[in-house]
Amino acid sequence: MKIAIIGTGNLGKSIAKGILHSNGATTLYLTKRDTSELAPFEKYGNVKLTSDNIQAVQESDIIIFAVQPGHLAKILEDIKGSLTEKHVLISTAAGFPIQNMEAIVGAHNYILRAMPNTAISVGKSMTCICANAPGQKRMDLAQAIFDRMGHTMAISEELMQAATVICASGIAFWMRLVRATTQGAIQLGFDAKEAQELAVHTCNGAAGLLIDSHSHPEAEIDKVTTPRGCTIEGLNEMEHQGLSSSLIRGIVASFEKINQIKQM
Ligand SMILES: NC(=O)C1=CN([C@@H]2O[C@H](COP(=O)(O)OP(=O)(O)OC[C@H]3O[C@@H](n4cnc5c(N)ncnc54)[C@H](OP(=O)(O)O)[C@@H]3O)[C@@H](O)[C@H]2O)C=CC1
Ligand SMILES: O=C(O)[C@@H]1CCC=N1
Repeated sequence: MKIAIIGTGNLGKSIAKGILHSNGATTLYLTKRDTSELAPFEKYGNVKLTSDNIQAVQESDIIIFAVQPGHLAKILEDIKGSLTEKHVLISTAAGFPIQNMEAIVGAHNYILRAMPNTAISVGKSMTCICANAPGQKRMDLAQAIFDRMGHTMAISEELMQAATVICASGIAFWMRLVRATTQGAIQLGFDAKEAQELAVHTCNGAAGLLIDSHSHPEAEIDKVTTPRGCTIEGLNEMEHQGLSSSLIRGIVASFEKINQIKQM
């Protein structure tokens, strides 16, 4: 599979690492106007670095656009003359609707949007995907690509903004929870390295319990809350201080912001 990543910045590099980690491409083109910071990828025999988006498109089948939304329209204008019926276009640009892409390159193209997160670099992304009408025929292909780098969910485009908040911004939200837990552990006596190790693996275990058993968080909470014990004491204090409420309010604030900045 010949894949091009147009715009290899934070997310593009994470996707590139994920693809290389999963042996998911025969040839991987990485584009950027200034390719100098992509030098670490030169060691891979199947990776080609270029600032020529048109060359990357012509020599690839799957084109993943990972540029800022404000750059996407111009890039689509530049490459549209090089598109053929083999090409599958997958945009990660937050808030850039499929109909805007169709208006530039034509609605007959296979056009999909994917919303991964930076955990794609370690094969653990939660990636939501939607497609235009022709692109539905390439949904299985897109899911197969992203399934190799984590978990995927096909959604309707109207939910892409919400998916961006929960999954892409969500990495930052979870990092802050892990950091806070680490700070608590340091206060209780662990050194910083130990504290982070405890926080990260407990977080991983909590997610693993839900993923493997498909149980509800409250069912798992019930198993560790001894009546009059320390867990319920801590949980109730967290809720008195607004833990759930602040998380929900933060998610809604993030969603309101993304709806203000979307390119519709
Ligand atoms: N960061 C995240 O976790 C997520 C981001 N997204 C979305 O992905 C997109 C990229 O985000 P992010 O990686 O953070 O952004 P970055 O700014 O880090 O990366 C974008 C890259 O595009 C390159 N670029 C700009 N213009 C061109 C061009 N004409 N041709 C080729 N490359 C170009 C830039 O490099 P140069 O200037 O050298 O060309 C830059 O490195 C955004 O649309 C964002 O909404 C989606 C999900 C998660
Ligand atoms: O913060 C942002 O606006 C972008 C979109 C999702 C992740 N980063």
